[in-house]
Amino acid sequence: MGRNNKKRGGRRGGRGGSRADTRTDVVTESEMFNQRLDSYYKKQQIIPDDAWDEFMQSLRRPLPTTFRVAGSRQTAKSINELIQNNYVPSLKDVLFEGQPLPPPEQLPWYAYPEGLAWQFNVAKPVLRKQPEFKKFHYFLVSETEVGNISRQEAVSMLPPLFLDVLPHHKVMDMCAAPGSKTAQLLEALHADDTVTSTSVPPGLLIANDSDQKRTHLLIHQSARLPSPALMVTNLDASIYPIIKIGGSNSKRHTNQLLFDRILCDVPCSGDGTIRKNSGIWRKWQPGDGNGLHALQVRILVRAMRMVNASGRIVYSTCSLNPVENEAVIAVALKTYPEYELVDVSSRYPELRRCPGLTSWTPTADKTAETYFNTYQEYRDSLSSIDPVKLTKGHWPPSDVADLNLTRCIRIYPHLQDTGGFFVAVLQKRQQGGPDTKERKREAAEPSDVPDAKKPRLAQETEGAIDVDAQPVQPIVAAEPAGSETPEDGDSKPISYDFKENPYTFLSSKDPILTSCINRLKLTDGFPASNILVRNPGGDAVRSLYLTNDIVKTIILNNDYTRIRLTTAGTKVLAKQEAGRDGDAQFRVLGEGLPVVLPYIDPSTIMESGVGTLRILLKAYHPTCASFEEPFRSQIESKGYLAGTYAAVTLSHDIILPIWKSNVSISLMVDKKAKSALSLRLFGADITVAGLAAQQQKNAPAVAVEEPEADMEGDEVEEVGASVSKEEGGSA
Ligand SMILES: C[S@@+](CC[C@H](N)C(=O)[O-])C[C@H]1O[C@@H](n2cnc3c(N)ncnc32)[C@H](O)[C@@H]1O
Repeated sequence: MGRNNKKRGGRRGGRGGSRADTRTDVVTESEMFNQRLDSYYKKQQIIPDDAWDEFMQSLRRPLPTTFRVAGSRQTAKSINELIQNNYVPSLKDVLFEGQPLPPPEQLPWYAYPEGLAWQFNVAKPVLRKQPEFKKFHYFLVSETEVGNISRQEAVSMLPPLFLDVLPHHKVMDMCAAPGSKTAQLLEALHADDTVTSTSVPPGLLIANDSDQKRTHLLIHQSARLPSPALMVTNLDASIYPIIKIGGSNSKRHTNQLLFDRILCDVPCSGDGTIRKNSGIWRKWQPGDGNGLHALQVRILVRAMRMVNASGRIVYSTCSLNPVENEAVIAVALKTYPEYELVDVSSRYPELRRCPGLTSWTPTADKTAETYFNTYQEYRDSLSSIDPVKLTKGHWPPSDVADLNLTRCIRIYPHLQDTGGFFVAVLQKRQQGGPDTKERKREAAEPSDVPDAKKPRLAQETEGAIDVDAQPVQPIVAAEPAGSETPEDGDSKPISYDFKENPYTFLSSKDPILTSCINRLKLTDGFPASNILVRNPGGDAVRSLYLTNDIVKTIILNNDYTRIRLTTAGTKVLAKQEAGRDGDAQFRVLGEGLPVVLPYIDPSTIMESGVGTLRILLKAYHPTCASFEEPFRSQIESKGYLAGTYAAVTLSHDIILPIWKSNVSISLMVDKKAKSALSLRLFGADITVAGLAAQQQKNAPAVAVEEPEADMEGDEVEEVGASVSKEEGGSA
């Protein structure tokens, strides 16, 4: 690629707020060179000499747009078919300014769930101007807004795939925000969902992030797949406290919750994202990765103490730097030798990858000119006043060959036109591996476990973690002094700036809840004892949340302020003020309906034709007189509208909540969901909001509402800790 002076906007560099935060940077293509990066990675020999130029050129090319069809498996399947059968054919043989445009393609390696990941490579002006692509773009944006499509970098889809989550698994996502991988994990937990209803998985997903603002972004993202099995916590993952689960009424008999699956998608320098964060070109220096190594080790080592005997951990970064990758894995394996790297070379055969490195040479020199072959050499070079910046763990250990580091996966941009990425899969040796006494004890009696904020160290072991010798953690979310989480359940709760409302489970005999269940005609199986409220008084005032059993057990056995529990379960019912009888009534929320649907009395569901749905979409509160008989009189005792709508674009099973007042009937789903439904069913946005937008912008009838976001800027960024969609960032 020729280096012209075209400007490319750098968005963010560094995952999770590393020091290479380059949000405001704009670099010209001629500036896409960094001597330090060049010498450092040449020295590490990450790429064979004959592929170096191809690798460097690929780093300078913009990244193709990739997205994943998300949501429950059945819905995803029909949306995917829609793309495949409807949009892709219309995007073949399309010309723009005389040039042919490539249609979207499925990512060949994203085999399961089959073919749900896509990539296309057309420039923004094409999406805005070429009519077929413009229509496709509107469709993508609209489905993204309701959570059926997730804009996600191709390589970022990998870690959840390797984690192999099943609906009964207890899963922890240690560094989860903004939540693109959390969404994938949730989808796997909800593999048994149907098109219209959400299953209540027996398993659990705790999504954690140390950055409070980003935790809220995480909640917003995961609301797209409402789950009674989700908890969000806001803690430093490297000192994640023990979660207790109850065995009996007595606190003394609680056990530690051990996880089946843990994802450590750790904060990193993020140089693998250089294709979209071009500011990294200017700022990159080896200190970024060096400084993150300690925190990365601590997070992984903490995960190793929280997984059960047959459990699995996936460690990932979007960095190419061995100090953040293989070096971290090596320290962790030496700290807990009962773990091994899993050979995943036969998984996803279409995925082009390189093996992990077995040798690398760190530098403490900002200019990346001086290297030391061993830690000792480095120590000897320091004058007595120089601070020690690097640890032994930055270097490969002497027995590196025994660690099977080649089982790690390195993805380079030139292999299949993606970002750069690193993945390692770890599990305990199945037989004959050493087992530590403290692990057995940890599983059995949590209150005896050594202080979790300082994992038991094997300081005498070469390369094993030595927390005290690590450099200061550069980006741990600032916790107020003294905010350590006590291990002892009897200690007083510490809540500092944690201002969340308490979590109170209603009695299943609670009069408001009982009346709500009766009015809504929910069936006997409705899990009333798993309904919780979030307000200081613990009453059914406004919103009712549903959790599954394990989430309930965790809430009952842990101080929510100690685990900084930010949300749990999913909101299913909300109070509708000024009901028809003058008193407030609870109604099922649009987003809660899939969860409640299995408990809804079928007599309250009314089949309707597409004409009725059209009327409901076209006006906010169409009058009763707008509807034909017998619908008008039959709707009196119904609360939901159902139909299999063989519409313009796909055959679609739908059940929607409705609300009838004395004079009107309304569809109780939000504006964006209405627009997406309209676009999907009628090929146009016929909603009030859509028509208003059309009038305002004089847009073509096909896609009346000019979407606020676009697929270029719509990806929820995994990098940078501080900008969220809500804050108006270009995420
Ligand atoms: C690479 S991003 C995670 C991306 C996320 N897994 C996804 O797929 O959307 C790293 C995250 O780690 C968080 N983080 C940084 N230090 C942390 C710590 N000590 N404990 C937990 N999270 C941390 C950052 O706030 C950031 O959200």
